[in-house]
Formats: sequence, structure tokens, C-alpha cells
Amino acid sequence: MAAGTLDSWMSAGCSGPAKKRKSGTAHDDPLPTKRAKPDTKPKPQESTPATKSKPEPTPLNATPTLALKEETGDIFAAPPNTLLIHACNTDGSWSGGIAQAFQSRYPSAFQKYAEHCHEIGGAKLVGTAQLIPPQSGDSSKHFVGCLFTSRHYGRRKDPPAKILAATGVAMEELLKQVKGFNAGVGEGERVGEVRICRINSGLFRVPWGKTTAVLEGLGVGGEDVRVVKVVSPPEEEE
Ligand SMILES: Nc1ncnc2c1ncn2[C@@H]1O[C@H](COP(=O)(O)OP(=O)(O)OC[C@H]2O[C@H](OP(=O)(O)O)[C@H](O)[C@@H]2O)[C@@H](O)[C@H]1O
Repeated sequence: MAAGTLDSWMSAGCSGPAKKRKSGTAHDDPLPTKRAKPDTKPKPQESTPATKSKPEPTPLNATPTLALKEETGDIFAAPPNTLLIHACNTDGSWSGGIAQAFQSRYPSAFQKYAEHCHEIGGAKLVGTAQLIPPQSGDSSKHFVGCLFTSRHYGRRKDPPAKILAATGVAMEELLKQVKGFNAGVGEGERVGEVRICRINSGLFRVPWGKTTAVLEGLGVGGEDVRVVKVVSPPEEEE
């Protein structure tokens, strides 16, 4: 299922949500199905009846998109219930880059991730996400969000276009998982702040600006999460 979703997302140009794109990009939406209702109301002060051929302007904020707020600091120095997001391979390895730091801080979350990879594994996981709630054995009460953006790691990592396509659908899925999780627990247990590192830009070698464009193109109209903090160490400041 994930592969089909990913393929359709890629064929849509890898620059925003594929299936659920609403009215954010007017130029490639020639059939405004949402406005299919016949307009029976008389239009006051319509001077030229021939205005039908004129495209209706897309209302501002019709589809809110994900906002990224860049900050410098330590992503892990976060309040309880913060969700920390990073990019993962599907091989069950957090052995390099920031993933290694996740493994040492959240060994129980790592176990959940590794089990998930071994149970499902392979191509089926690419373009999906895993929300891991705080685990009692871990050092901080943080959620870990895994975006499966490449099947493998190292020299066998996926090419950038595929990683970017997987990133969009994986993030959409993660936001849905957050909404589902929040709906089932009390206020004190819900996901609070959401943080992400500059995913894909290190070992996966995808320029951060390309990932930013994908994430900022995601529609978040129905989601609990609309803002994500991008927290980077000082040496990455631009
Ligand atoms: N300790 C630290 N504290 C704070 N920020 C740190 C940091 N270390 C690195 N960063 C920054 O965090 C961003 C992402 O860079 P990364 O290279 O981590 O990840 P990526 O998303 O490109 O690639 C994912 C694959 O890397 C991993 O390692 P393995 O393949 O398992 O070996 C995974 O498992 C995946 O497979 C960049 O801004 C880094 O500067």
C-alpha cells in the first residue's frame, strides 16, 4: 500500500501532497470539484454575465500548509511530551548521525523501531511513519517520530527524488498518527511541541532546502499539528 501511495505521490511531481491536495495550487487544478454545486443565488451587482470564463480566485488560507520554524539549539532539550522527528531507513538501524543519538537516549524506542522494521520491513515501509510514544525505560518523556524516507542506508540509500517523495507521504502519515493518538488519550498524555532535525540533509545527502519545500507543501487543514520547530546545532546556522 505504501509503495502505491509513494508512486502516485512521485508521479505528481514530488513537490507537495498528491492525493489530498485541495485548493492550494490553483494552476494544476483545472476541475474545481469542490465548487460543483450550481450557483443558484442571484449575484448582486454582477455587471458582466460573461464572467463565467474567469477563474475564481483561490481564497487565501483555503488549505493551511505546514509551517516550519527554524531554531538553533539542542533538539533533545525539549519539554516532556515533545515529539522528536528524524529520518530512518527500513533496515532497523540507527547507527549513524542523529539516529545514533536517538538510540543512546531512547533505547526502548529504538527496540520498537527495530521490531517494526523486522515485522514489516523492506519496500513496504518506505513512505510510512512510526509514532513511538514515550517509553518508560528511556531517559526523557519524549515521543519519537520515525519517517521512513529511504529503504536502506549508506551507499545503498535511495536517490534524492525518491527520498523526497517518501518524505512527503511519511510526514502526512505521521501527522495522522499524532491526531489518532491524541484523540485516544487524556490531555497530559498528548503530543505537545513538535521538533524535527534537518532530516535527509546529513547521511542521506539531500539538500535541506528540498526537504523544506516538500514539508511546507503539506496540507494540514485537518491535523492537530500545524507548526514544527526545526532545531539544528549552532554549527549548522546559515
Ligand atoms: N548528534 C546530533 N545532534 C543534533 N543534530 C545532529 C546530530 N547528528 C547529526 N545531526 C544533524 O541531524 C540532521 C540529519 O542528519 P543525519 O545524518 O543524522 O540523518 P539523515 O536524515 O540525512 O539520514 C538518515 C540516516 O542516517 C542515520 O544513520 P544510519 O544510516 O543508520 O547510519 C539514520 O539511521 C538514517 O539511515 C543533520 O542536520 C545533521 O547535521
